[in-house]
Amino acid sequence: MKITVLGAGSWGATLAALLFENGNDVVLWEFDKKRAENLQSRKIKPFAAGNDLPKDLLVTNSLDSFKDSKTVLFAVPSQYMRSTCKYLKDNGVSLDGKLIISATKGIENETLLRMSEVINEVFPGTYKNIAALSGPSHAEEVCMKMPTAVTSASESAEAAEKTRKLFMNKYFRVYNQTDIIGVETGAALKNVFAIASGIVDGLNFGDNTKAAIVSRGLKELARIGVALGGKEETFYGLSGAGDLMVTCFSRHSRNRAVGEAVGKGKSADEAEKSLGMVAEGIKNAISAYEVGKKLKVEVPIINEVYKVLFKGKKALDAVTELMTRAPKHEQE
Ligand SMILES: NC(=O)c1ccc[n+]([C@@H]2O[C@H](COP(=O)([O-])OP(=O)(O)OC[C@H]3O[C@@H](n4cnc5c(N)ncnc54)[C@H](O)[C@@H]3O)[C@@H](O)[C@H]2O)c1
Ligand SMILES: O=P(O)(O)OC[C@H](O)CO
Repeated sequence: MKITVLGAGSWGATLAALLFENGNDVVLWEFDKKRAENLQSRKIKPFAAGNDLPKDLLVTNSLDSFKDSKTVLFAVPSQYMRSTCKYLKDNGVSLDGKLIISATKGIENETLLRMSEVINEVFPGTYKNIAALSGPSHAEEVCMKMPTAVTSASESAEAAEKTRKLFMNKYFRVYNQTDIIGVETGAALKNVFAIASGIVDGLNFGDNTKAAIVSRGLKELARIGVALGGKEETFYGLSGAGDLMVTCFSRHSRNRAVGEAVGKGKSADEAEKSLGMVAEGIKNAISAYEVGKKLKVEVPIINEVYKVLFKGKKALDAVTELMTRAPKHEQE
């Protein structure tokens, strides 16, 4: 099967290598020509773990591979999903009849659309062919072939199943399901709670505080997800609770790291610049805050993260605010 993977960052490169090793003909497309050349000549490595791409995996900035690719995998950061789709369309690429997989985690600012909805807006009529691949999966561990389980979700059970078959191997276990709304919403929102969890680390609070963020964060995530049309059970699975846990606790998480820097007093901007990689939770905190407001859903942690990142609120004041809210029943 010929597959084009868009985005040669950590995740795109990791998934391209996995698909290649699963026996597919894979082309890895990178928007930055210089980076594409350096990756193709193997001058630079895409993985934090220090291993290299398979020898015969082609990295390119050209769109030639699209014509005969039956599958297209998006692994670009969410803020570039629309511009990447438009670039493809403007250059005559059609996604008609192709299996489209999105491994990108995010909700677009302003439109508040999920990634599959953004793809479908630029390429109308493709929604049924889109599957979201998501779950607790840090590139640093997948590229070292550490056992990992994720989920493949599409409105079309056939697209979810085709996606599962492409990726599944002895270290990458893929479940499938049809709740793409729940899976994409969980993927985007967990990053905001990972920032909150990092803030807890930056403030030198302990495991109790972090567990409170994870469990009350899961509640907020499920409230928004259900209001958007997702199924509650999805939020307690791999793409919800699973990804929330890994991102809030992992030493690899960029979102947690950004939160830690903010907890130590850096601004969101400074924290992101010093990271040098994408932390989706920063931009997604805006979307999460706006979605909560629009749907009139109670999301106190999201609201406080938003205020700390964008309104100059002190991290410690945000924690105090959360702890001293009016008492309430846990299940409300
Ligand atoms: N890294 C992980 O462990 C991991 C795991 C699961 C999901 N994801 C998701 O995958 C997506 C990509 O993350 P990543 O870790 O690969 O990011 P990254 O920071 O490693 O790479 C960013 C990529 O974006 C590209 N890029 C920069 N500007 C661009 C533009 N204007 N247009 C198109 N591409 C541009 C860069 O060239 C690079 O290829 C995110 O949504 C992330 O949440 C990442
Ligand atoms: O490193 P993070 O925080 O972007 O998280 C990466 C993945 O989403 C973990 O599943």
